[in-house]
Amino acid sequence: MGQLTSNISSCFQPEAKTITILGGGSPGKTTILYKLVADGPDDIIPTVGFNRESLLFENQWLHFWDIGGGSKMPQLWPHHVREADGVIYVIDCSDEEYFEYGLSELVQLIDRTSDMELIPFLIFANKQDKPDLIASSRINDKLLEVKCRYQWHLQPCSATTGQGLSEGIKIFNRNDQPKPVKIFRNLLTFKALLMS
Ligand SMILES: Nc1nc2c(ncn2[C@@H]2O[C@H](COP(=O)(O)OP(=O)(O)OP(=O)(O)O)[C@@H](O)[C@H]2O)c(=O)[nH]1
Ligand SMILES: [Mg+2]
Repeated sequence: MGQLTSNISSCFQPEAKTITILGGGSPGKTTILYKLVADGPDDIIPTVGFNRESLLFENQWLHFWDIGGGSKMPQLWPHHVREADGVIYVIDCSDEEYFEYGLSELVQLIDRTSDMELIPFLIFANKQDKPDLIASSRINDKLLEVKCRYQWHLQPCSATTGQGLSEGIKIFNRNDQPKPVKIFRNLLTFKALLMS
């Protein structure tokens, strides 16, 4: 009976979410990931391929896919967005050249995913611990200019200190209304459990 009760309650819990982490020009994706899941470490090297880590955050599992950089990778980003329940896009706000590069790749990503379902979209304006920062409001201005469809959330942060990281990923738990298809699937599972 205890097993049945726990199976039934698991049918109605929010499902784990898959979050893809993108951003060109080494803006700090992996540093953010490991600050979130392990409070470090410091010896992070450029990512070849991807890193996959999970975090139980406010009672919900978030499965992160950190996609390594490289000039060819942005073409593959739409594929990763299609597979995800949410996106983290990281921009380096400490360097004008990297900032512009990251922003232009973001605009292209928005364009390339114009036919896709809208999912929560978090933008981390990273490296806020460094001097001579670029105003992150320039990201908002650009997204308004290109009429971005996503309801993005812009969060200044520092992967080094951890400032802003938890505040940012809260958006993946917010308004967590199950989609109709998920409710239907849960009801089918519930019925199967009752009949077993
Ligand atoms: N000062 C400072 N440095 C940072 C911050 N985040 C990342 N870095 C540094 O930026 C460099 C690149 O960080 P990574 O996490 O490897 O960047 P990435 O986006 O994963 O890069 P790829 O794997 O090459 O795509 C490293 O030297 C980090 O230590 C930050 O918030 N502040
Ligand atoms: Mg990396």
